[in-house]
Formats: sequence, structure tokens, C-alpha cells
Amino acid sequence: MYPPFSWHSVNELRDCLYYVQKYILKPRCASPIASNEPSRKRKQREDDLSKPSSPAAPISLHYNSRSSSELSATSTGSSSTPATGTSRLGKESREPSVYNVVLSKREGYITAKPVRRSNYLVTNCADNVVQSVDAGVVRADVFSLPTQDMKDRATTSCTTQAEKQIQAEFLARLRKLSGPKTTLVNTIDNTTPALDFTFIENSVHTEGVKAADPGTLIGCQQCRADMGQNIGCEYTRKCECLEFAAVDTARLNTQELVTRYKRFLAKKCGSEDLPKRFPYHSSGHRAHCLVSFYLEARHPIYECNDLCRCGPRCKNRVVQKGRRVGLEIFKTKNRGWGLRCVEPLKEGQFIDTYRGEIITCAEADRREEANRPEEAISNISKASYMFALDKHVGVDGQPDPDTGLSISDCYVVDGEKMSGPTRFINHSCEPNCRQYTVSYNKYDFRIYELAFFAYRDIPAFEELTFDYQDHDGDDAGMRQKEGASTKVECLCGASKCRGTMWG
Ligand SMILES: C[S@@+](CC[C@H](N)C(=O)[O-])C[C@H]1O[C@@H](n2cnc3c(N)ncnc32)[C@H](O)[C@@H]1O
Repeated sequence: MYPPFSWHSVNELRDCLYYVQKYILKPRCASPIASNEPSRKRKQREDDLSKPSSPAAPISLHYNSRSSSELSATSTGSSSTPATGTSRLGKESREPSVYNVVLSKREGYITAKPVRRSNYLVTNCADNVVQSVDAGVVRADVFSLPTQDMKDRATTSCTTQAEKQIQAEFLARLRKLSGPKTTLVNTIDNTTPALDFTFIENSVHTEGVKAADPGTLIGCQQCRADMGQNIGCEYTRKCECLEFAAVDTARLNTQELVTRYKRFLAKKCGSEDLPKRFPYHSSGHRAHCLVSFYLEARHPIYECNDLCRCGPRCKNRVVQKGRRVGLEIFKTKNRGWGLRCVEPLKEGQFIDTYRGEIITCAEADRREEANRPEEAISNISKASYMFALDKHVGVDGQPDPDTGLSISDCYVVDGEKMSGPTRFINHSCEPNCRQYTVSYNKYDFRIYELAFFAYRDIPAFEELTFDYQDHDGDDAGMRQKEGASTKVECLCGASKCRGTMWG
């Protein structure tokens, strides 16, 4: 039995494990997801991985055709001496492929440099576009093996060592996450989630994305840190952070309040003088859990912030304190990776936020188009990771009378390439979790947190799920692009399964 990469040791490939993962998955794995989805669907993360825009390290493959024992490779330098000789296989081999070339990475590109110096091939790592700088040269594909002989060996040889390295690398990344441990479990096969994924602790603002002017951030000034004697934020009367919180209609106990509430509903005044509902249970068994009104109504949650006088122990600070529960990313039988919690969750308990790159609407459109394979109609695979921050957009995407925001103004969170563990949460038509809008700056209508809370008591190790179509009118849901073919078979297994995840 030959080693998996006959011209590399796995150790040599440590700094480009992503490519090893891509390579060993490609010929061997029949995707359980792909087999259940339309053939034109875009790539899947763990079974048909896309290339990272900036791989960890340059790769250089040298090939000398005289004999397979003379093949050599490194995963270090940016450029190497061109090899000599001609391909043994020539026309027999399938294209695209590169023989007798040096592949090197420079400035985000893999460059294939053939023996004749005038011919250069450039393959763009980001979108796999292969361009020929000089006409009449073979196309470059850095993932093709140089010879049929090597391909044959590689598809039959053992990959255990490489798989262990890949898993170890992913686990090392998980260990760096703050908060209780997040682990990885796979009892189905030997795969590991794609290494072209980066775990992040906070969303990343990309070009063109701006948070509201810091001057708009206002902290509550009348609440106090000691939280006693009805002056904590949970008593709501004085807390300015709760200005836009849900009105507590049970406390409209004077005619004046009722009249003011009616004026507020008619948009003739604000709700600042009306009693508000506090979002979290402030004591008892369910302390810090979302109250049932917010669980159902999905009114935005406004937490206190750094400028508030209530201090860090304020009961209106839950999501900002981060994840407090241990999680496990695990391989499902038929829906790729999923997420579960290693301890029981109470109804309303905060799990974690959904993070990612915050991008403009135009950039989200561009990414969806870029991910769309030729002739494909469905862009749902990309959409699976995109959430529009559209809570404050008007009805049907039109400008909202209060915020002025229309759908094209709102930002989108893309968690495909960088996110947190919640990016692995699968869809269910009968979910046990829901996603809520949580804001620390009530005047920033474009940037806020997307936070997952348990929608009911959830036993330890039950898979966490949410409904990808859970947007009632103004609510954030997974982004759906007009014109996309949105019917994707749902495999949630719920008794009330709608049959499709979208559409
Ligand atoms: C946000 S990702 C969830 C993590 C994903 N399973 C993974 O392995 O990366 C969404 C993708 O998971 C798969 N998926 C999630 N829920 C599903 C369901 N109920 N039925 C079928 N596929 C599902 C689909 O491929 C979907 O595009």
C-alpha cells in the first residue's frame, strides 16, 4: 500500500492541510447531502469544498517525469526550479491537468510554470478560474495529480494519517474558542468540517459596512449598580435602554396610559413613557432566560451597554456576556454537520450568536452570483449561510417609515467561511431553537446581534435546530434571493415536516 500522497509526507503537508482535505474528499466521498439535492446545487462544505481565498501557505509541487520515485514536492517556497522532461501520459490524461510544471502561490494565485518560460498559467484561488496567459497551453488545476499512475495510487491508498492530521487541526482551532469547550464528534465517517473555515469571536465588518456613529450610543443614566429598591434596569421604568422595548400592556392601568398607547400604535408618538416588558427573567430557576412574551413575539431585545450606569451585573446583559454552554459539532446521518449542546437547556436560555462577515446587500448579491455554477438556478447553498439584518426594514423591503431603511440598505451576515459553532445548526420544521435580534445600540438599525435561544427545554445532546423560514413579516431569516430556485428537500424528519427547507 502506498502512502496517500506518494510524493509528500503528511507532515510536509501540515501547512496546507486544507488542500489535502480537498484532495482526499474529492475522489472518495459520495456526499450524503449532494445525493439528496438537485444536481445543479452549488458546492457543499465538507464534501465538495471550495478553495480558500488565501490559503495558509504557498504550495509548490515539482514533478520530474523520469520515474515516480523521483517525484518530489515541498509546501514551502513561493517558486522553485522548473522540472524537466515530458509527460509520460500526454494526451491520455484527462484535462484539466498540469504536467512538468512548477506550481507556486504568489499574491493569492497559484502559478503553474511550465518548462518553456513563455507559457504561464494562472489559476485564481478564489474562484478556480483558470486563465491561459499564453495560448496553446494546458489548463492548470492544482488539485489534479501530475500522473495517472499517481492518481491511481492515491485513490486506493490509505488516508488515515492525513485524516487524523486534519481532525487534529480542526480540534486545535476549536480549543482556541473562548467560553465552555466546543468539541467535534463523528461516528459516521472519517471526515472533518472544511478547514477553509475560520472560527471568529465577533462578526467582521467588511468594506462598505459602517456601524452607527458612536455618538448615538447612549447608556441608561438613572439605573444603579446595586440593583436593589426598584432601581435596577429590570424594573424598566427608568431604563433608557428599554425605550424601544415591547410595551407591557398589562401595566397600562390609567386612562392616560391607554390613550398614550393608542397614539403610539397610530404612530403619533413614541413609546418612551409607556411601561416596558423586561426581556429576561431576573430571578428564580429561569434567571437570564428570555421571557415567553419575547420568545413568541420576537420583538427586538435591547441590552444595556458600556455607557450604562447599571454596571456589569445588570440583568439586562445576557447575550453580550457570550456563550455559557458547552457545544458539540457532530456529523449527522444525512444533513452534513449539526450542532448540539452537552448540557440540558432551559426554555429561553441563550445559546450563542450567529457571527460572520457583515457585508453589504450588493456584496451579498455578488457572492451569490459568484457561487452559482454555470446554468444553475438555485443559489440556496450560499443562502444557507446568509442572514439579512433586515429587522428594521419596511414591509416588503420598502423604506420603513421610522428607520427609512429599505432592503437594499440592510447588511447581510455571511457565515460560510468565518463564523462560530452556530453556523452548523441545521433546519427543522419543528425546531427547538429560534433566532432573535439583540441590540446594544438602540439607534443602530443596521447592525445588531443574531442570537439563538432555546425555544423549549432541550435535553443534553439533542440536536439544536431552527426553522430557516422563521421570519414573520419583518423578521430576520435566512436570506432568499428573488428568482432563485428555492425548493430544497428537507430531511429534518419532523412529523410536521413541510417537505422543503425553502419554497
Ligand atoms: C447552515 S448549514 C448547516 C450546517 C451544514 N449541515 C454543514 O454541514 O455545514 C445549511 C446546510 O445544511 C444542510 N441542511 C440543513 N438542514 C437540513 C435539512 N433539514 N434537510 C436537508 N439538509 C439540511 C443543507 O445542505 C443546508 O444548505
